[in-house]
Amino acid sequence: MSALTARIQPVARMVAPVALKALGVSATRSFTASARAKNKVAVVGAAGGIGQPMSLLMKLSGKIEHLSLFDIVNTPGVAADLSHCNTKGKVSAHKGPEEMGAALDGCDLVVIPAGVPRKPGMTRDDLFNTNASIVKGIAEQCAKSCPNACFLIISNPVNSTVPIFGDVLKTAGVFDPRKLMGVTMLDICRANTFVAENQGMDVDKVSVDVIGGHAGTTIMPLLSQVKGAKFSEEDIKALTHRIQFGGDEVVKAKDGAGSATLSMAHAGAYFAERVLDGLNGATGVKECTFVESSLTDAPYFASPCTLGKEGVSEVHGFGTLSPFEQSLVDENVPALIKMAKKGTDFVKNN
Ligand SMILES: NC(=O)c1ccc[n+]([C@@H]2O[C@H](COP(=O)([O-])OP(=O)(O)OC[C@H]3O[C@@H](n4cnc5c(N)ncnc54)[C@H](O)[C@@H]3O)[C@@H](O)[C@H]2O)c1
Ligand SMILES: O=C(O)C[C@H](O)C(=O)O
Repeated sequence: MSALTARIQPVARMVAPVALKALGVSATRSFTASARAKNKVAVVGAAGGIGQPMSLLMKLSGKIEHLSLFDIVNTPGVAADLSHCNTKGKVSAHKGPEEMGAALDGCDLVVIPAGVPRKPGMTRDDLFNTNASIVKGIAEQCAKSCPNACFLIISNPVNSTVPIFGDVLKTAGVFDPRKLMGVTMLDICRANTFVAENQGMDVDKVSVDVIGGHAGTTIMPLLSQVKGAKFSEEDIKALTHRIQFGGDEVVKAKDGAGSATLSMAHAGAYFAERVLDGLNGATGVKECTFVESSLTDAPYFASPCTLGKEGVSEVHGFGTLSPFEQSLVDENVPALIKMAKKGTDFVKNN
């Protein structure tokens, strides 16, 4: 099975039973390891633009025994609505800071899309002032309620919020580098989509690794390593730029109504499922994610990682880079160091 088919199939499995049901056909689901295991997964920010559709995809998967929805608003309605979907797994609602502990208690996995999104003209770093304290507060509660869970951080700016989360866990003495991951999956989804369009390839057969971080030029697709593709110099420059600034395309098109939510829900639910597969003993689960790393001088860096029973079991290197890709890494590592320091300084000073 190609890497891309392996990536797509779980999502197809999420959607297929629903589509078949709509046609009145009863579907036999084929489950991976995570289907059989007991698990509790929390979504923090569950009532938001990403949180709602991502929770729906997770509920439709039938693979989560207990889906725990937390937000500061509206979770009872979201949970009541989702709980009517006739797929396996219970849904619980938790609203407001006083219910956050119960939402997180006993979780194996916590997925965090809490925080404000961009408007046109903003960078992700412009969200720092608001989202840094939101993420810090969530990390503090996670350290108390579910210190052994895997934490998937979606809230922007990821290049700073992941170091914030990590430093809160370190201060509490519960940091495990294998269990903290910044979600960069949407960059891979975009890269696969744009490369398939450019090359006239079947999108199911395209697999692009994207390394570095999740903001502008720190997003670095390794187009020189894409199997079966032939790019001109112009293609490489244009595609790299489009992948790096794909988020801006959505922010501009939404015209003040927020940033990517539906594609992020797809990317987040898919990545969460891959982490659950690893936790539940599946082998050969490999995805790019933003983790504590010694591959470069940046303390956190996204690269292909194997996902196993304790989270990230191996941080892989990124292979031989083209001169263009090497220049991107050289130029962007200082920016990643700076954004990580901004996060860790915030924890030190607040
Ligand atoms: N990593 C990525 O690739 C990626 C992609 C898209 C968006 N994002 C980021 O995800 C975040 C959420 O985006 P969105 O469009 O869903 O925003 P949104 O405003 O629609 O939803 C955010 C939700 O977070 C909730 N929230 C705020 N403070 C909270 C707290 N302390 N605890 C729990 N919930 C809290 C809000 O009530 C809201 O429901 C933004 O920071 C955005 O930039 C990241
Ligand atoms: O662009 C944004 O602000 C949201 C997200 O990081 C994205 O890449 O779509």
